[in-house]
Amino acid sequence: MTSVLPTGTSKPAASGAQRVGVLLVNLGTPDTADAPGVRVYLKEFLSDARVIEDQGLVWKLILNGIILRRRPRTKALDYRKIWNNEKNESPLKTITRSQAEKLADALADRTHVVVDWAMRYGNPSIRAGVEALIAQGCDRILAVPLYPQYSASTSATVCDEVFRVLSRLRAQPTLRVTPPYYDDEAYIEALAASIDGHLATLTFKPELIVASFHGMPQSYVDKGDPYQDHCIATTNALRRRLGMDETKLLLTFQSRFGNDEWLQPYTDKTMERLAREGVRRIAVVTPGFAADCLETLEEIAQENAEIFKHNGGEQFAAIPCLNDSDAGMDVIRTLVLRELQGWI
Ligand SMILES: C=CC1=C(C)c2cc3[nH]c(cc4nc(cc5[nH]c(cc1n2)c(C)c5CCC(=O)O)C(CCC(=O)O)=C4C)c(C)c3C=C
Ligand SMILES: [Fe+2]
Ligand SMILES: [Fe+2]
Repeated sequence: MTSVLPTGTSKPAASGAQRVGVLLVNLGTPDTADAPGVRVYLKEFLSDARVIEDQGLVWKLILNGIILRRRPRTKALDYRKIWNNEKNESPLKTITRSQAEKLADALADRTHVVVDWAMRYGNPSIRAGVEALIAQGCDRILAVPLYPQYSASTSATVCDEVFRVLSRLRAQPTLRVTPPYYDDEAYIEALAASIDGHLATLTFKPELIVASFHGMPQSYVDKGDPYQDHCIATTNALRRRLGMDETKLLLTFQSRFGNDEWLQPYTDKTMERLAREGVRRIAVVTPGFAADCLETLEEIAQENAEIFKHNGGEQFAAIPCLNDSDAGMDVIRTLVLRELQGWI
């Protein structure tokens, strides 16, 4: 059996039929919806220099002295509003697991392909995922960061962690990584079908749709992160596909964190402005999230709905993420099969 031991003690991979591993990876989420659970998660997340690039002394003081003392309590309350109590886990975990299970079913006839899933922060960890695949005989691994739009703070840090795990191995598996898929036809088609499908179930006709993406500091984009360009490309492709212009399908950025300037226009300010300008009925879609999570289920569907209504809006619909829907699974399967060419 292939050993997963620190360099110097591992054995070469066993000979014989080797397998191909596919590891779906999403951002991560707390293990428990209480302050201690959220604190552990936030500490790991916000100590990543891909997320907060300046990890200097001032940041460490702010993180340990202020953020990790206050934020876990308030965020735990938010997590409790969306928690999957049946499984006692966050929706991000439930959905990512289901995506992996459905992908495994779709690839069932390729008996040498093994599918697993992991979280960049928290559990199940990337280390556990890679080790489990290797233990099952995988000498080739395809890592699938579940972010349609690339950013260093999401996609790159997944690769960093996978390589960190591999760096401890003498007998490394061969690695591939799926590229960002922000303008992939399968993805745009799935989004369009999902939007059309959900609009058809509403009891009202939205005057416009807001496409809200997770934000990031403007300075990261100024230094070369292509994330904003990818979000714009997705929105433009969706506009073309849905026959909507920029007054009917708006692009905004949510989840501002800290005091720096983040990508604009901000989602919450846009909700306020639209309602004040007389818009009464809107729908919000969140194309940057492969799975529903705190940022969509709480921040959009609850917080931003309230902002819109508080300022005079009347009807607000949050369109679910692609999740493990048939359309969503089409996207993941297409990406994975394309990247596995030559391996299966
Ligand atoms: C989908 C793309 C995401 C990008 C880009 C992103 C950048 C980014 N995020 C933070 C800070 C926080 N994000 C938080 C939650 C969170 N972020 C994403 C995705 C992206 N983040 C998801 C899917 C989630 C939800 C996870 C869940 O448990 O459901 C949080 C935690 C919540 C909170 O305390 O507000 C923080 C903090 C930064 C600083 C950043 C770019 C640099
Ligand atoms: Fe985030
Ligand atoms: Fe948020």
